[in-house]
Amino acid sequence: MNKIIGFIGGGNMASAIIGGILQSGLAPKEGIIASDKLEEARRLLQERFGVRITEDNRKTAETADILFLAVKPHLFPDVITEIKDSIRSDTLLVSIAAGQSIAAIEGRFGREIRLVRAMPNTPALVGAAMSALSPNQNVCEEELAEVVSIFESFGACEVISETMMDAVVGVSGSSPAYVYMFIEAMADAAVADGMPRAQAYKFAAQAVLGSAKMVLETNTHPGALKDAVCSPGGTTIAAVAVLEEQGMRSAVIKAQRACVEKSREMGKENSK
Ligand SMILES: NC(=O)C1=CN([C@@H]2O[C@H](COP(=O)(O)OP(=O)(O)OC[C@H]3O[C@@H](n4cnc5c(N)ncnc54)[C@H](OP(=O)(O)O)[C@@H]3O)[C@@H](O)[C@H]2O)C=CC1
Ligand SMILES: O=C(O)[C@@H]1CCC=N1
Repeated sequence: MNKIIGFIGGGNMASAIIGGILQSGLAPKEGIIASDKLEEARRLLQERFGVRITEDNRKTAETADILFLAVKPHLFPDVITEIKDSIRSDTLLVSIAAGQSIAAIEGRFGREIRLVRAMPNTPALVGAAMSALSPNQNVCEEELAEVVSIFESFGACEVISETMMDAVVGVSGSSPAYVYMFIEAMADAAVADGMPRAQAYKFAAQAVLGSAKMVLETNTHPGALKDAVCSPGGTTIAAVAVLEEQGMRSAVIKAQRACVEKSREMGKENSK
């Protein structure tokens, strides 16, 4: 891609996307510019990826053909006020913020903008993100295809209705955190049984990776895959019985619905 990709905010999610783009070879490091108010964040981006960095959000906004808005949602009003006169009419904006609707962002710019609302996740860093995209009415098919190609450079990506965005935050934007907790818990149990910690993380994480690949690649229902692990009278069904008794499924469903509810609340708050 020979367009300049800019990032306003160079924290966890922007770093994961930048790392993913560079690793895929979609854009060279000279084709990426990022601004962050935090000196430490700029230093990390420079050291890890060698991309162009600046403290000046306006410079990033002026330079970028495709501009990612990657600051925390509550900073959108200030940041948009700062950059709105620096973008060009053909700058393609990509917001990755939770709870910032297309209408709220358009309202803050106060004029016609080309905008894609996106929800990626941090596995972008290793080329394994799941991202969702919703364009506004000013984004043409060619521009959307360009944004899809960026997100596909670091994982899977689907274009969805914006009404599904809160559900996406719960099921893929935030869910890596729940999965890491599951991996930590399995590793802790293995450590309790005497396994060295580093080895325990490897075994637990590889089991999660392999199980996810089975769901994605065999087209078999997760329940059937679970049943295939449970030998009659065996070890697995003993564990499954405890997970059911402890309410694992309902804990996950409740947690994810709290996440979605928070995303909706943030959306209401940000539309004021
Ligand atoms: N983390 C994730 O897994 C995901 C995050 N997102 C979205 O990505 C966005 C960023 O989240 P995340 O990367 O986790 O947050 P981070 O806090 O890691 O990154 C945001 C960065 O922006 C900096 N910053 C603060 N104010 C400004 C400013 N005025 N101009 C430029 N930079 C500024 C922050 O500095 P300081 O720390 O000093 O405030 C920080 O370094 C959020 O909107 C979030 O909803 C979406 C999907 C997944
Ligand atoms: O926790 C958050 O608000 C962000 C949005 C999705 C993942 N992290």
